[in-house]
This record gives sequence, C-alpha cells and structure tokens, in this order.
Amino acid sequence: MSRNDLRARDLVRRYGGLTAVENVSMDVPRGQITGLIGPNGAGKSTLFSLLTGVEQPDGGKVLLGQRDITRMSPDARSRRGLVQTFQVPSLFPSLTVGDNLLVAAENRRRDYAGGLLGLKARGRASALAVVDEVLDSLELADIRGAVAGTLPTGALRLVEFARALCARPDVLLLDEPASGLDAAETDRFSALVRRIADDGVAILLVDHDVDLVFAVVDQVYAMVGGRVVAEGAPDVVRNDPTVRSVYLAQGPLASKSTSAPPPGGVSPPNGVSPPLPQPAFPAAR
Ligand SMILES: Nc1ncnc2c1ncn2[C@@H]1O[C@H](COP(=O)(O)OP(=O)(O)OP(=O)(O)O)[C@@H](O)[C@H]1O
Repeated sequence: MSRNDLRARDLVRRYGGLTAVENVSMDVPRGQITGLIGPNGAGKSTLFSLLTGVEQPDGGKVLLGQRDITRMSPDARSRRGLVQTFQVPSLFPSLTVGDNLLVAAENRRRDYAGGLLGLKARGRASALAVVDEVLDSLELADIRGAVAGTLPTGALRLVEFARALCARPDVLLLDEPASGLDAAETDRFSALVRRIADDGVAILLVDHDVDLVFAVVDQVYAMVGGRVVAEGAPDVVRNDPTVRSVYLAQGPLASKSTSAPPPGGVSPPNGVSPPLPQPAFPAAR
C-alpha cells in the first residue's frame, strides 16, 4: 500500500436491528479504478458514507495511507485528499462554472505536495492555474462563463467532476457519476476517469450502471445484504455464481429501474434475492 491508498477494514454499520454494512474490508489503490456494485439495499451508499465520513461506523476502521481517519469529519478528510462527487451536483447554481471551480481550488489542502496536474498551492494565482488546467483538460473551457444553474445534466455532471479535480484529490469517490448521462457523455466520462486514474489517483466508482462499472474498472467489489460477496477483476466478479444469481434474478446487470423489487413483491431480508424460476410458458391469467 502506498502513502495515499484508501482502505476499509471490517466496517460495520447498523440501523436498529438491520446491519447495513457487515464486516466490509476494501482496498482502493492509487492509479486504479475500483468499482462497487450491488442491488438496491445492498449497502453501497452506507459504505460510501462511511468512507467519506458522513456516517460513523459501529465497528472497523478507515485508513488513508497509514493514517486512521475513521473519526475524521468529511471536511478533514477532504483536506487530506479524500474528495467525493455527489449524486446531486454540489455546485453553487448562481455562480459561473469558473467561479465554482475557483472556490474548490481555493479550498484545497494547504499541505498538498504535488500530484495531479503537478501544481502546488500558492494562493489565488495557483488556484486560477488549477482551474485553467482542469477546464482545458476536461474540454470545458467554452462553458467557463456559463451560470452553473442553467446547465443541462450532462454538463453539470462534468462540472461536478471538474470541481472535485480542482481539490486535487489523491482519492476520488464517485457516487453515481454517470446518472443522467447519455451514451456519448458516458463514454467521454469513462475516458476521463481512466485518465485521472492513470495520473495516480485512487478512484472508487459506485454506479447503478453495471455495464459502465465493468467496462471501466480494474477491480470490483460486489455487495449483497451488507456483505462483500465477490471481489477481484471484472471478469471474475461478473461470473461469480452469487453475483450472477442476484442480478439474473433482477434483470440485466442492472440499472436502477430493473433492480427494484417486482410489483407487489417484497425485498427479502438484507436485500438478497434468490434466483427466480423462469416459467416455460406465459403465466395463465
Ligand atoms: N438512515 C437509515 N436508517 C435506517 N435504515 C437505513 C438507513 N440508510 C440505509 N438504511 C438501510 O440500510 C440498507 C442498505 O441501504 P443502502 O442505501 O446503503 O443500500 P444501497 O446499496 O446504496 O441501495 P440503493 O442502490 O438502493 O441506493 C437498506 O436496507 C436501507 O433500507
């Protein structure tokens, strides 16, 4: 493990009698994209919140490099290089794209010591240089002056991604980053994520678009019922019997709309769905 890898060790989170995350361990190494998949209710969002610091675990640890960050606030984690994007972009709607990014660049860690884009913190001029470079590198320079609140979803998601990059992360946690993107935007986004990982950033990608996850990640963790049921290379996890049974039971590997319980159906305890028997004939009316 290098200096800024993110690791979870034996994380547990309970809500009353329900264990949403049960003894989950995970490595998110630098220079790689790590995926997290699972059906609705599997515990992905809860685990994500434990990593960002929005939620506190009932057991286990979160480590950034050698440092135990389990009890640190989200802001403190962010200053140490653990940066997240949000399902609902966290931009100031009345500010321009450029000003939104400038706020993020100026709030970056003071102790940043190089890395992404090779720039160091040196006040506003440096912040502007970071914004210029991120806008150029994401080909967003032409919307620098646009007011964020007026942008369509695809552009907003890219600007949210740019905002996170302006904080110059070592670890980037992406929560449903491709939601609302069309196919071309998703392709463009995937290529960008790969480039950022190649620059040495550790990336965790949580998305309902399992095809996107399998296409872009180096390794993937599959959760069901609060537990990791499979981990490893995409092909290994895709062919894991438990993963196959869960997703085959819920339709194709699996969009949000196809992974909901069937009409009138009830989610089984801890979200585990047994494979559904396939009828040989249409059901009698
Ligand atoms: N604040 C909460 N209070 C009580 N139960 C919760 C809370 N947050 C999550 N849960 C429960 O914990 C379990 C895991 O939920 P979580 O949202 O982490 O799953 P998920 O994999 O992110 O699901 P989805 O894909 O639908 O977002 C679910 O059974 C959920 O109902």
